[in-house]
Amino acid sequence: MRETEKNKKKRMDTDARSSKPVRDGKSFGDKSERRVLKESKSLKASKLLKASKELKESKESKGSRGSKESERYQGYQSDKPSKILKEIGRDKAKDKEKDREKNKEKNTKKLKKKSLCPVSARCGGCQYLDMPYEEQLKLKQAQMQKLLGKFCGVHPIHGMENPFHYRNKVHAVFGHRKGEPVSGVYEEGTHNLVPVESCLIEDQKADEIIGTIRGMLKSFKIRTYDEDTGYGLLRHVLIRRGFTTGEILVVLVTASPVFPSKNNFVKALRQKHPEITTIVQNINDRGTSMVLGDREHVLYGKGYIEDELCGFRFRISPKSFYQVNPVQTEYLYNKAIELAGLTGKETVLDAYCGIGTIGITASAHAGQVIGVELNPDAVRDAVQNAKCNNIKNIRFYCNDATKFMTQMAEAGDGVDVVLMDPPRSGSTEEFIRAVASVKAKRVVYVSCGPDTLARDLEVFKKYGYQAKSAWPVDLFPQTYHVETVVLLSHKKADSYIHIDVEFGEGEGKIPVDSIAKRAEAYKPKEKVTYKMIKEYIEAKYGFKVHTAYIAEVKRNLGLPMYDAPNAVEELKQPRKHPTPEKVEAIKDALRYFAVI
Ligand SMILES: C[S@@+](CC[C@H](N)C(=O)[O-])C[C@H]1O[C@@H](n2cnc3c(N)ncnc32)[C@H](O)[C@@H]1O
Repeated sequence: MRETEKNKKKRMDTDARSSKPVRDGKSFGDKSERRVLKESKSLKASKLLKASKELKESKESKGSRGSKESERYQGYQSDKPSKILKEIGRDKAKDKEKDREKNKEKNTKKLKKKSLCPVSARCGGCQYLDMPYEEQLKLKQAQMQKLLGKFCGVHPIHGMENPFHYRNKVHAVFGHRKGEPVSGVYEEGTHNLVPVESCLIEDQKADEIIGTIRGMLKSFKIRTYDEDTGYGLLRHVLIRRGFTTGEILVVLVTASPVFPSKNNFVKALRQKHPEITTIVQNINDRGTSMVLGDREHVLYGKGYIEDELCGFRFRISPKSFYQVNPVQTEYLYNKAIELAGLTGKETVLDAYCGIGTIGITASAHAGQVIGVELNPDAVRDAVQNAKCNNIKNIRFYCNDATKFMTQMAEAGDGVDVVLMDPPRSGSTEEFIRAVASVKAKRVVYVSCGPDTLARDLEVFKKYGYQAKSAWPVDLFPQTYHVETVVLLSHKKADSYIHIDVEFGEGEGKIPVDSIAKRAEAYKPKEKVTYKMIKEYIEAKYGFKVHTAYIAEVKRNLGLPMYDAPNAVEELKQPRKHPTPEKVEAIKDALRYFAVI
């Protein structure tokens, strides 16, 4: 009967167990063979058979209880493995490697499963993406409490109903990989391009258009720009969508103004996406990390989009700032205007005004509004926005906010309320000092940088402004960023005494005719100087009196004396005293000036 592989193995097991070299009183063969057998489970049967045979032979020929050979055998195991053992070792290592790979795969799968976005870790833009939204809000609330709680009460953060796909502005970097065009974002802190097909916080239509552009590049022979070599044309694509109007702006950022077959490209893109309302070519030939360059050509449409916010219509050019989350922005602006407490009479300054969104929204509640903004494109938009919304009580200035405010303070101009919305880097101490100089009663500070906000609140405190309340708004769900609006007002007197006074005749009333007399009595007295006394005496008596004589008379009369800055401890000559005539003249002068 043919011996089966199973039987062979069984027999071999028994064989191996029958010869047990003993080391240190322990059954040596037991352990090592079991280990070999355990390891062999994964080996093919033939290899296993060969291995066990050789092991058995080696033990049978050399092994005896406590012999040197057994020690040598032991040595074989650790230092000099036989060919077969080497093989076993290799297989074992391979198995281990396989296990490791499997575990790695499992873990990666687990990680991938955990994150809602496949590129979340490399992109780094959505730090809180895999946290339930309620948790995100709690965390942000706690952060704001920690930062701003020492200045004022912090209201509960205003979250979003649907915290996904809220971004109306999408920016994609273009590059290539293995000859294929790719688009996405730079890996956090690097210039390594992470391909992105779609993003959970970006507008989906914008992502779709970016995908279409990427797909068109090859057929139009448009090469993406290579940062290292400087070759290629397309660097970035920027898309802006008016969520209310539906208008879409596509900005193609190119490294050179020469854009071959641009008309056909634009035509083809519009055919695929008739919803695009305008296309602009922006030329950025600089080696900086700035996305947009200075030059622009409108390839199709009006070159900007319009959107509606808080009941007003706003035009937005490619380089102008516009809040990325319009749903939350409406709440933010309405809160800012509510906190400003406008009655319709105030002069309001909208500092860092962008395209004039906050100022225009406030204009209906104010006497007049002055907007100041550094970016000329945004100021142009702001002026047009005021015209298009038929706002007559607003003016815009293109200037640095600090310079403008300082000039206002120097000119003695007054402002009742300051609305300020600086970039993430915050404002300046000079600006805040000037706010105090123009005697602004209230300041409404809108900020997307909580740290710089806290820093500026400290400076405001120094200039007499007290933070009254803080209102965090979640403008950037899935990320760690928070927008906040804070109301500050100029400190008033610490306390007041309320006194009711009744004038007229009768008990407890103050007679009207005595008021003038009393007022005279309360009038602060003119300061009587030694010079005045001397001049009086010289004019009336015809002689001069020394300052020391006047001081002596005053001292003798018990009148208050002040430190004499030129007094010396030791006099060079013995002190002289005034004659009785001079003493009388001095007393007369003191009476005349109502000192006595
Ligand atoms: C956060 S945005 C706010 C814009 C506007 N308030 C809004 O809500 O749309 C900050 C604005 O400040 C402008 N800016 C930056 N530095 C400035 C400065 N030194 N002086 C004036 N404006 C500045 C930027 O161009 C940008 O438009």
